[in-house]
Amino acid sequence: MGLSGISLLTTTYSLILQHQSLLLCLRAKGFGLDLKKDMEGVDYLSDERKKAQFDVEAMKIAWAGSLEAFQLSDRMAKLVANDPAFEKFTRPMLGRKELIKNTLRKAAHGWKLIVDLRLTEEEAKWLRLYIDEPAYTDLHWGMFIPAIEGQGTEEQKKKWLPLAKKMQIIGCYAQTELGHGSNVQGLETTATFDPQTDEFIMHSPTLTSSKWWPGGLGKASTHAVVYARLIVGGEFHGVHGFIVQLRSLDDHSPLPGVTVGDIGMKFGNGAYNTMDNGVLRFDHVRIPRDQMLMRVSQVTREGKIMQSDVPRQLIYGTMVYVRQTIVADASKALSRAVCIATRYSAIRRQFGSRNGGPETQVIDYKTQQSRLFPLLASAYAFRFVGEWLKWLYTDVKERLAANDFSTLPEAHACTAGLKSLTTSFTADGIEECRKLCGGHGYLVSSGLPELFAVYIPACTYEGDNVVLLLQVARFLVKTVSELGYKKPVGTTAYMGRVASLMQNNCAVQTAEGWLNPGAVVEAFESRAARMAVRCGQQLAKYENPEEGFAELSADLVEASIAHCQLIVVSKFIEKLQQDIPGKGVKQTLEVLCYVYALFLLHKHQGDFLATGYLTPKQASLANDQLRTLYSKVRPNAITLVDSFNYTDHYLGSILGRYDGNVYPKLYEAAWKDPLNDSDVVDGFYEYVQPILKQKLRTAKL
Ligand SMILES: CCCCCCCC/C=C\CCCCCCCCCC(=O)SCCNC(=O)CCNC(=O)[C@H](O)C(C)(C)COP(=O)(O)OP(=O)(O)OC[C@H]1O[C@@H](n2cnc3c(N)ncnc32)[C@H](O)[C@@H]1OP(=O)(O)O
Ligand SMILES: Cc1cc2nc3c(=O)[nH]c(=O)nc-3n(C[C@H](O)[C@H](O)[C@H](O)COP(=O)(O)OP(=O)(O)OC[C@H]3O[C@@H](n4cnc5c(N)ncnc54)[C@H](O)[C@@H]3O)c2cc1C
Repeated sequence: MGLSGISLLTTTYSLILQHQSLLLCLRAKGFGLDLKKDMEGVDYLSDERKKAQFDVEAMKIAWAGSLEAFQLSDRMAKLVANDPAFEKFTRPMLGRKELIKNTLRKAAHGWKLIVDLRLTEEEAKWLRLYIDEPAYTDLHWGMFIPAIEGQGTEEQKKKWLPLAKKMQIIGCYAQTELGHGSNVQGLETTATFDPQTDEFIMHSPTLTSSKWWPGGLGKASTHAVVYARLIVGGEFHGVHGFIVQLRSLDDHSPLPGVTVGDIGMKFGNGAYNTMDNGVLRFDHVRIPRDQMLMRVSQVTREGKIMQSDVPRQLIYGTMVYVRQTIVADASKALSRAVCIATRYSAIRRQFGSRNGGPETQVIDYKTQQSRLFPLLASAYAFRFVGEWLKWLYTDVKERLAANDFSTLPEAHACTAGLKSLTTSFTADGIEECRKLCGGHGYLVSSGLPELFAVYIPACTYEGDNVVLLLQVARFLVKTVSELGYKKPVGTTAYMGRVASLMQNNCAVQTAEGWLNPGAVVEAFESRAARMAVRCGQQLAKYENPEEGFAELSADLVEASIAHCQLIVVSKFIEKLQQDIPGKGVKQTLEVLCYVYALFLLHKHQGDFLATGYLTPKQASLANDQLRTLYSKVRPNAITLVDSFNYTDHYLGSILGRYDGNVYPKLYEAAWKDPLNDSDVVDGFYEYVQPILKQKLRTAKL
């Protein structure tokens, strides 16, 4: 290395020393330099932590939901973090086969822990979360078992659930096909009843009927809940779920008539490629009649279709359950990205140095705050709306068990809408966190590229986000059209006050006036009601409602977003009306709640202005208040992300390390890259040296 290289390095290191004054001796491998090494065990963020204006331990409990939930999650996080079998830093460098084998190994080790330590289902769920590697087990526990629980008869549950829960069979959820995903009624796989043998014949009549995408199907599953067109007596009777064995329980080979495999590599390194999303075709595969999930409809021995008093929509019930869990996961993924970006923003310094003093921490730039703090506030908002949605789902489940189906449409609209809202925002938020970390955010060791790659399909799976918002729109349009004779309840109760929401305008006169939950909720209610009513009025102009719906669908999607944002804002405010113990905890959450609401109001001010609820002056006052709120978040930023209680293992990020010891660890990690195993790159003699040594014939070059 030449002198200029060495002086560049020395300058870099003097900068590091300037930023983190406790570096003592770093060995620069490959450069023959003996540089100073950092002091392990030093907390570079301790000054930040001293600024906290609230009780961090109490905030951890508020985030977890209860002391018991906190302790359980903390125990599982540490169990995983302290077990070398769950190492994950090499994951992005593994080839596909190694990657899948590694995932199978981790899943087996996880299962061994679950059995040996006799973990409860709740503990096992957290254990899988902290193992932090998408695997067939997600679909087995997250969809296969819930599908049987929700759509199976008591007899079917008795037969299949013990096998599945002991993992004596492995299942997946095979709904989507090559040709159809969103349009479930358009699925082509057939299940034809044969009264001679009392069996269903599962068949894939076309290429496009091949099942395509189911997670765990490609290589792991022995069974699947397969969604297919029920054909009895030559007639189509809707799409239903069937339990089908795919592979031998002895040697795992596909059963006769079953063609099954993996669909190939997906976006990103490591990331979702640990999952064996699969393709499946049936060639007249026979299954016993009692393997059709029969809670909704039954096929008798004689080939008669019997409808129970359960609505047909219950066939979609597993999706309601999973969408609810996806909302909870959104807060986890967003909080994780925000934790990384916040800690790094406090470590990173750029510009502003005077007289050789330290430069400005980038977290102190107002632009950084205006991008980062709304994401932090959203992580908390999604956490609380997720908690509420879990309650709503549990309530619906209990009602369904008692044959009360009245709240199913609202549960469907809420889970579909909030799944869409939270996953779209989180996917964008993770990418924003990468940008907030500047160049280093693009390194795999920042943890952000893999998190992004794993997360973005959440905008598509379990229902494309636009398709789901259109479902919310149908629910809203129906609610508006029934206003004259039916009192709206639940999350649409505000529509009952539609006359005043259409007439009254915002009364806020000062920036402080926005620090009022009533004013905030009314603003969001008025915007949502006015947008829904406007869509209803527009739709009424069309003779054919379906044609009108299609024509206005972009506006309908915006009205749905307004309705869903209202739900998140009001559930955050409702949460703050509860008792939240701990010094300063409630006050700090109040600040975040206002940040969330006023950030949305600022971002969507076009809606609030166009519907005539706000004046430009009032919108501008909201923005003034937002700036003040950012200053209130600033001293608490690091401890607010500490309150997520994430281990360094789970975060998987050098930039987000708890101790903030970023630069030495980034430097160290670079040297662990296999490319740095040798000084001279493999291929040099074949491909580089000949160029260097070439004798040029054209003098001009
Ligand atoms: C750094 C590394 C980090 C690692 C991190 C690791 C952590 C782990 C990470 C990830 C693991 C996560 C695991 C997640 C796994 C992914 C799982 C994905 C699984 C899937 O995708 S399964 C397939 C899902 N498919 C869909 O969602 C299809 C979407 N389509 C539909 O839902 C419907 O078909 C439709 C609603 C769009 C259909 O519309 P339409 O044709 O109009 O519908 P109809 O059939 O006619 O029925 C309309 C009628 O039914 C009502 N309704 C519709 N859906 C439901 C429902 N779900 N529940 C109740 N009711 C419903 C609808 O309102 C209509 O009612 P009405 O007639 O108006 O009264
Ligand atoms: C990582 C991953 C895992 C998955 N896991 C599973 C699994 O385990 N089991 C399973 O069965 N499936 C699974 N899926 C499939 C998934 O559920 C579907 O991909 C999803 O439901 C979207 O359907 P689609 O692919 O048909 O999209 P399409 O419907 O083809 O969407 C394409 C575009 O068309 C638009 N569009 C479609 N319909 C309308 C409409 N009516 N109005 C306006 N716009 C519309 C969409 O907004 C989108 O922009 C998985 C998918 C992924 C990516």
